[in-house]
Formats: sequence, structure tokens, C-alpha cells
Amino acid sequence: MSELLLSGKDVSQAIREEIKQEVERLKAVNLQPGLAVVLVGEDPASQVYVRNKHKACLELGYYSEVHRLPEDTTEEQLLELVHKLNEQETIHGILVQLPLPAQIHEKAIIDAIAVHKDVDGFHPVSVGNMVLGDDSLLPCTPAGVIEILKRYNLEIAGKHAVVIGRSNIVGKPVSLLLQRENATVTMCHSRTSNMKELTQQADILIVAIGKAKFIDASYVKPGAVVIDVGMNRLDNGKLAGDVDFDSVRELSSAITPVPGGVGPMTITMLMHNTLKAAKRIHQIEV
Ligand SMILES: NC(=O)C1=CN([C@@H]2O[C@H](COP(=O)(O)OP(=O)(O)OC[C@H]3O[C@@H](n4cnc5c(N)ncnc54)[C@H](OP(=O)(O)O)[C@@H]3O)[C@@H](O)[C@H]2O)C=CC1
Ligand SMILES: Nc1nc(=O)c2c([nH]1)NC[C@@H]1CN(c3ccc(C(=O)N[C@@H](CCC(=O)O)C(=O)O)cc3)C=[N+]21
Ligand SMILES: [Mg+2]
Repeated sequence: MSELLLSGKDVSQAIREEIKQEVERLKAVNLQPGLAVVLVGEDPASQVYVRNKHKACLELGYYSEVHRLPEDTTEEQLLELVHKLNEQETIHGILVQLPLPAQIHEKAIIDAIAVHKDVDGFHPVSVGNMVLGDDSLLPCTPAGVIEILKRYNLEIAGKHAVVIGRSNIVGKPVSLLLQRENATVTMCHSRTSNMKELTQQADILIVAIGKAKFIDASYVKPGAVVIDVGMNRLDNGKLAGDVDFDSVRELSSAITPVPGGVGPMTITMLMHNTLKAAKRIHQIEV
């Protein structure tokens, strides 16, 4: 079988061209989408992601602010910044990079972000609206997974999708969005006892575990579509997904690489959400 490589990089480029054209049109009404990214501490992986987000803003003509706060920032200090950004008119999207240092309660920070600026889609009201199927800013990685499937015209409706991982950021929301697209969804996690039996039935396999190269060919049904959300830094400095790409690729009908798969889609969906938030705040249609 000759598998199809699902390039999140290429799809992202296409979507970013569409966004650029819309940013041009918004200039006519003096609206420039603005994103604020807040990074607390020095985590090297977070530094890379934050830099990528800033670069994407510049490429698309957005206004961009990056707030770097020291590791020992208090919850009160971070809340104060969030409140300021909630009020700031040049900012339409606020993203506080996770994880946060231990002295700060993530929930307190997420709850404080204005729902209409919640471009991560992590606020409980955003999550509630997503669960209900109402309009909301969708979480970026799950939305990116759905978008890459759609852009490659891969059928979701009626398919059996198996999701490995049930985190609030990836596994749980991706399962909801797949159901919304009319897939039949099975969820697996660390307490699932017969995981291979389940994954071997998957037409679409979504992997978000956080363990490098964990899923090999023995988990995969021939012809399955495999989406690898994992992002693991190996000792040699290279990035690896949760899927053992070399083992699975021939068996699959389509598969995302790491890097160049879901990662770029996450950032592109963040740009999409920021544009959507800006238009909503200014009550601009289309
Ligand atoms: N590409 C991107 O843009 C993004 C990539 N990521 C990457 O995706 C991966 C997952 O992230 P995240 O969801 O935040 O991770 P979490 O650690 O929050 O969740 C991991 C999930 O995997 C489950 N799990 C762990 N081990 C196993 C196992 N052996 N078998 C079955 N299930 C298992 C856990 O089960 P349980 O609930 O029982 O503990 C949990 O539900 C990471 O590599 C992360 O770096 C994350 C966000 C964005
Ligand atoms: N509030 C919040 N929102 C997030 O969306 C969020 C977060 N916190 N914390 C961390 C995770 C992880 N994440 C990624 C973003 C981009 C790439 C990405 O650009 N990946 C590239 C390459 C990256 C590289 O070279 O290191 C790729 O896969 O090709 C990956 C992962 C967003 N996250
Ligand atoms: Mg996590």
C-alpha cells in the first residue's frame, strides 16, 4: 500500500494564504487582528512554541504581543496581566502558555480570560458551548486534527474513530469534534485493558499519549488513517511523535508526520481563532 503523507505544513500554508487575504480586507475597516501570548518561566519547549506563534502573527500581518514573566510570578500578578489584556482594545486573542509553574492555579487563570478572547478554547464557557455544539472558539489542536482530515477529503462520517488519550487539551475535545462530524468514537486511556483490540478496529486512529513511538504496526488496521498528535523531544534532540512512523506508514492509508503534521495546524487554528475573535468583537460578518 502506498500511504498518503498528510502534510500539516502544506495545509497550514494554504489556510494562511486565505487568512492573509482576509487580513487585507479588514484593513479597509481599520481592523488588525491582535494576539497576546503570555509565557511564565523558561521552559525551552514553550519558548519554541511561543516563538512560532509570534512568527505566524508577523507573517499574517497581525498585531502581536509576547509577555515573558519570571518563573516566580505570583497568581495575583498573572491575573492582573490577564485583566489588563481583557480590556485592551488592540488585543482580540489571549493565550497563556501551559503548563504554568506550580504556585499558579491554571484554572484560576483560564477562568479569568474573557470568553470572547479565549482563542485556546479552554475557558469552561467555551468548552460548554463546544459540548453543546453551539458556536465557540474551538481548541486549536483538536480543530487542527479535524481540518487536516477535511482538507485531504478524508471521510469522517460513519467511520470508527479511536482516540488514545483523554486530556482536556487534546483527547477529550477531539473525540467531541469527531462525533460532531458523525464518526463513531471510542476513547482509550491508561486504564483501557484491551487497547490493541480496539485500535485494530479503527478506520481513523488519533494518538495523543505523550510517549515517543509508542504505537507501532501491531495497533493499526491495514488502510487506517493515522493522526499523530504526540510531540516528544528525544535525547538526540530530535522530535518524535507517539506513533512509530517507520513501522506504521506502509500499513496506513494516510498518516501525519512529526514534525510537519498536527503541530503547524495547531498554530494555524490559533491564527484562525484570533481572526474570528477580532471579527466577532467588531461585529464584522464573514
Ligand atoms: N501537536 C500539538 O500541537 C500538540 C501536541 N501535544 C502533544 O500530545 C501529546 C499528548 O498531550 P496531552 O494530551 O496534553 O497529554 P496528557 O499527559 O495530558 O494526557 C495523556 C493521555 O494519554 C493517556 N495515556 C498515557 N499513557 C497511556 C498508555 N500507555 N496507553 C493509553 N493511554 C495512555 C493518559 O491516560 P490517563 O488519562 O488514564 O492518565 C492521558 O489521558 C504529548 O506528546 C504532547 O506534547 C499536546 C498539545 C498540542
Ligand atoms: N495555552 C496553550 N495552548 C497551546 O496550544 C499549547 C500550550 N498551551 N502548551 C503546549 C502545547 C503544545 N503546542 C504546540 C504548538 C506548536 C507546535 C509546533 O509548531 N510544532 C512543529 C515543530 C515544533 C518544533 O520544531 O519544535 C511541528 O510539529 O512541525 C507543537 C506544539 C501548543 N500547546
Ligand atoms: Mg497535559
